[in-house]
Parts: sequence; C-alpha cells; structure tokens
Amino acid sequence: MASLRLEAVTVRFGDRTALDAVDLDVADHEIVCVLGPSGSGKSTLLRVVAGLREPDAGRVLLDGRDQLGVATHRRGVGLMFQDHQLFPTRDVGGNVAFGLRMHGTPPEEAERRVAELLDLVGLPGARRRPVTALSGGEQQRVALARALAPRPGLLMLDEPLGQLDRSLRERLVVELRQLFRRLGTTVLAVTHDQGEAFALADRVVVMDRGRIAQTGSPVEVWQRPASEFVARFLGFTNIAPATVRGGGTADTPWGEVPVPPGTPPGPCTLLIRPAGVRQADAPGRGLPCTVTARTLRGGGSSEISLLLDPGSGPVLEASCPLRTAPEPGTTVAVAFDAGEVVVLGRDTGDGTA
Ligand SMILES: Nc1ncnc2c1ncn2[C@@H]1O[C@H](COP(=O)(O)OP(=O)(O)OP(=O)(O)O)[C@@H](O)[C@H]1O
Repeated sequence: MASLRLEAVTVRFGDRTALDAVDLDVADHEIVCVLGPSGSGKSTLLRVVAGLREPDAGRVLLDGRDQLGVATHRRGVGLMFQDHQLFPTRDVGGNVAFGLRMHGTPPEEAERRVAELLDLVGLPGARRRPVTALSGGEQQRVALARALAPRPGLLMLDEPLGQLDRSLRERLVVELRQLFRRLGTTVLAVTHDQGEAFALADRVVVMDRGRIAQTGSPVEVWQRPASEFVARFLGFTNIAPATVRGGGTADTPWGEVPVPPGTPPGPCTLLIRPAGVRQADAPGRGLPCTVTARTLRGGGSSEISLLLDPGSGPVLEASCPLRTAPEPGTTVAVAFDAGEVVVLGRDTGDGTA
C-alpha cells in the first residue's frame, strides 16, 4: 500500500482556480473522504493524483516520490468512477481482468485473481454473467473488483455509490469500509454525500472553492464544524451572529444563549446544534416558539426534527425523541444547552478557521 502527499497543489482552468494551494496527507492504510459541494474541486483533486491532469503548481508525492511526469498507469493507483464505466460487451470476468491484462498478468494467474476478487466483493461464480444483466449494486461490486485487481497502492473512488438508492448505499458503504480495513487499502474517496463520507472515512476533508475548509475525524467535524460554511454544508441551520458576554452567555437573535466555558468575549457566529434546542424545564421560562413542522428523521431513527418559530429571530431546528415531540401548532418554551453550542470560526478557507 502507499501514502499520498499533496504539497500546495494548484490547478487552474483559464482564470478559474479549481485547486488553490492544497496540502493533504493520506497515510498508509488510511481511508480519507473528500467532501464538498459541486464545483469545490473534488474530482480535480482525484484527477491530479491519478495523473490525468498535471498541477499548475505544487507537487504530488506517492510514497515520497514526486509524480511529475509519471504516467497514470505507472502510478500504481486504482480508480473507480461513479458511473462504474464497465465494458458492456465483456462479461463480469472480462471486466475484472481488464487491468490485469494491461499489466501483462499471465492468463492462469488472472483467472485465479478474478475468482478471488469476485469472492471478496460477494459475487462468487458471477464470472460469466453479462454486466448488462446485473443490478446497480452488483455492477458497483464488479467495478470495485476491477479497481482492486491490480493491487493498487492507492485506491481512489469518485462518488462510488452515487447512482445507487439510499438503503443499498448505506449497506454497501459499511461493507466497503470493512473490506478496505481487512485489505489495509489506502483510500482517497470523494463524495458530496456526508452520510457516505462519515460512514466510510477515518478522516474527512471538507472542500470549499478549491481550498480545504476543515479536516478531521467524522466525529470531530460533526461536533465542531470549523466555520459557517462547513456547518451549513453539513445541514446545520441554527446559525446566527452573536456577541459573547462574560459569565458564559451570548446575546443572539433568540435571546441569551449559554456558551461553553472559556468562550472568549466579543462578536462571533454561533451554531446551536438541534439537540441543544429543548423544552424549558421551568414553567414560564424560556423562549416561546410555535411548532411549525414535525418530521420523522427516518433511516431507522425515532428522532423527530422540529421547526420552531420564535416570532422574532430565525426559525430554530430542534431534535427530540418521538414520544416527547409536541404537535404542530402548539407553543413551547425553548431553552438551550451550552454543550451543543459551537462558536464558529470565520471562513478563512485554509482549514484553520
Ligand atoms: N476541464 C475543465 N475545464 C474548465 N473548468 C473545469 C474543468 N474541470 C473542472 N473545472 C472547474 O473547476 C472547478 C472544480 O471542478 P470539479 O469537477 O473538480 O468539482 P467537483 O467538486 O468534483 O464537482 P462535482 O461534485 O460537481 O463533480 C469547477 O468550477 C469546474 O467548473
């Protein structure tokens, strides 16, 4: 397996900067997922590592070796794209063996490897099936087997599960993680789906307009989004300008909100995670809000998402268990938990927000 390092990699298309001095390390055996909205530079990042595009500035190193001028097929990287790009005229075995033939693997050895890989991806005995007769999930497995066949040092996945329906995606992403763990594969994946990234990755990298906005473990990024951009991208909406006072509170459009101990005083942008918006314990206290919507989160969770209109100030999102969820149209008094309040940094775009 291999390690990857990007040093100040810049890629421009005319006057558009797709990657802006990006630094990134992927350790041997690590699974890193690059997450970001459309146009943030995710695919360009993969293309530059694969050698499909040379950087305009900066360096790409694989196992410490500068890849400048090294052709794609000599980099030892495997690529799997979102539309699978299987060859429709070849059967499953022919597709999986493709990379092996390109590498001059003798036919008997290739046969053995194909059988081994089809076992690995859960398609034993599918060698002679036409790929056009496979389901989306099966095609995805064939594409994965094909990418793994030449034992790439680094496996790169571009929206690998993009075409599949949600429940299949959720199942396959767990299988993929287990498989990569077992094989010790170094993986660089890109996706715009945070659920997929969080389920797959040891570390996520959030991109914003060609720069890294934040990097950290899925839990770190989820619990402590570094900036308003990252927080909004993750789907948080309870974000507002605030002024932190001494004594552990901040003035916000929702009134006084407790902040974590040690928060420096002054103006800032505050995020209140939905779990930190709850019904006040004491009668007559708290911010009166009207429940305007109540949605079951789905995905096997019994958590309810509530939209609360405080009359003045932005609508608040709260989450609570189904059994305690108030009905739409009712008025509730809302209190906030300091443990779910995050002071966001400014969007510096250099990951240090
Ligand atoms: N071949 C190209 N010619 C001109 N501009 C390009 C080219 N490829 C990418 N870009 C631009 O570079 C930026 C980054 O594109 P990129 O495809 O890397 O983003 P992305 O995050 O992968 O987006 P998506 O999720 O939509 O695939 C975009 O502004 C895009 O328009």
